[in-house]
This record gives sequence, structure tokens and C-alpha cells, in this order.
Amino acid sequence: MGNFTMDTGATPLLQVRDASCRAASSSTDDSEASIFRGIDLDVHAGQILDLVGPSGSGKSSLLTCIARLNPRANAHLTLDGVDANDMSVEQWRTRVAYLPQKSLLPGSTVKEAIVLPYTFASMHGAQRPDDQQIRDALDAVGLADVELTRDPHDLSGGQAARVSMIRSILMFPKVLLADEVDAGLDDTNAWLVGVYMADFAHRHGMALIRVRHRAPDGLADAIATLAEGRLTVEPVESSHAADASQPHDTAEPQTAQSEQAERNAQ
Ligand SMILES: Nc1ncnc2c1ncn2[C@@H]1O[C@H](COP(=O)(O)OP(=O)(O)OP(=O)(O)O)[C@@H](O)[C@H]1O
Repeated sequence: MGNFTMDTGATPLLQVRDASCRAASSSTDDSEASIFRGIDLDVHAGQILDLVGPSGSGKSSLLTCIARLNPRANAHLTLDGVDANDMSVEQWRTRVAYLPQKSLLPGSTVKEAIVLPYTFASMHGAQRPDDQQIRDALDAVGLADVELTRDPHDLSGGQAARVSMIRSILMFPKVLLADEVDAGLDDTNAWLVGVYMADFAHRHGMALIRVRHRAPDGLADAIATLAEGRLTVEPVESSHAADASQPHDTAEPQTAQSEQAERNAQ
């Protein structure tokens, strides 16, 4: 049994109870091994949790479980006190966004790839980001040289990962599950990405769970380790998370973005 609760006194934004996941098995008997079970997790609005652990320990599986994307996993999930079962899977995934390790950027331009989610029914009524908002976001994460008209298939892995992150974050999720978004980046760009996501989390009350293999960057409020099916947590006493906006010189969020955040929050 692993438990992780960031005890701030407030109601958690995301509650995970009794999460379990089994490994795939080709056998038809009951020999499917458990990757983890009995994991509880509470994360509050604006908090940043780093999820670490050995390769294969189940970090991605836990994130996809929380995103309701993992058929091998089960959990009782609530968001803002609303049971996941009272939302469609699409509604849940719009609010609890999973950013996969491998980026998938359909469309013929970077802009098309970023605004694509706005064609989804679950985003109906949401105002899509304009060119300037996309430009500002690209600039903030070290992609000043990437034009909005660039074919996304021509991007490097690290560039594509950042574009994919921007696409997820500009949908204003309440929870962002970022699976090794900084894995292929140099230290400077990894820091820019960390600061951009942390800044967004603080400004908009987004909870951020990051799977990372890099050294701690000081932005997390806590570091949770998943190993041998158990989750343990160490709060970070003096995280720089609250100062994340200091080295980050992006413009204030646009009014349209703030309005959209409110709409998505409903
Ligand atoms: N789609 C899948 N079908 C079957 N088994 C899977 C699937 N995805 C992952 N697994 C298995 O689940 C276990 C946990 O994998 P997972 O990717 O969650 O670990 P991880 O901690 O994220 O690893 P890494 O740090 O290497 O990315 C592994 O044994 C893996 O082989």
C-alpha cells in the first residue's frame, strides 16, 4: 500500500484511491503480476509532484491510470470532488491531460497541431489560442526559431516534445500528467520547460505531475517514488516552485486564456 497526501488542509483537486495495475500476460490463468496496487494520491491545485522510480516500476502506468487511458489499471478517481464515473472519459481527459513520452503531432503545421484539440467535442465552446498566444508559448520554451507554419514532422524529438506540451497546456487542463517531457532536452531547455509548466500551474491552479529521470530541478513541491509497487513521498521543503515566474519572462496570460480557464473549470 502506498499513500501520498499533500496535507494543506484544503480539499484535494485530484484524489486517487486504491489505484492498481497489472502487467500484461499472455497466459489465461490468474498469474498476471501486479505492477502496483492500493496506491492513494492527493494532489492540490497549483501543486507540483515529481514521480520518479526505476525503469519499469509503473510510473507511466500510474499516469495513464489517472488519465483513464489504461485498460490494465483501476482506481477510484475524483476531480474537485466529482467522481470520475460522473464524467465521460472525454470530459475527464480534457480536464486531466496526459502528455505522453512520445509526441504525436498530426496536422501540416505547428499551429494546426496545437489547435487540433479544439475540434474535439469535449472542447466545444472553448476559445482556441490565437497566433500570438502560441508564439509566446513557443518563445518561452526555447522554440523562438520554430515558425507556426513549420511542418511538425520536421521537428526534432525535443522540439516536438515541447510543442506537444504547449498543445496540452493551452487546453487549460486542471491536472497535467507530463511523462518525461524534458527527457530529450539539454539542461537549459529542460529548465525553460519546467519553469513554463510550473508558472502555468501557479497562475491557473493546475496540478502538475511530472515523471522525470533527470536530477531534481527544485520546482517540485514533493517527490514521489514508485518502486516495487509502492509509492513513497518526500516533501521538498524549500522548493523554488513559488519563484518559478522569476526567471520566466513570458507575457501575462491573455484575457481570452483566463476566460477559457474559467470555462474549462466548469
Ligand atoms: N501497454 C502495455 N501493455 C502491457 N504491459 C505494459 C504496457 N505498458 C507498460 N507495460 C508494462 O508495465 C510495466 C510498467 O511500465 P511503465 O511504462 O509504466 O514503467 P515506467 O516506470 O514508466 O518505466 P520507464 O521509466 O522506463 O518509462 C512494465 O513491466 C511494462 O512492460
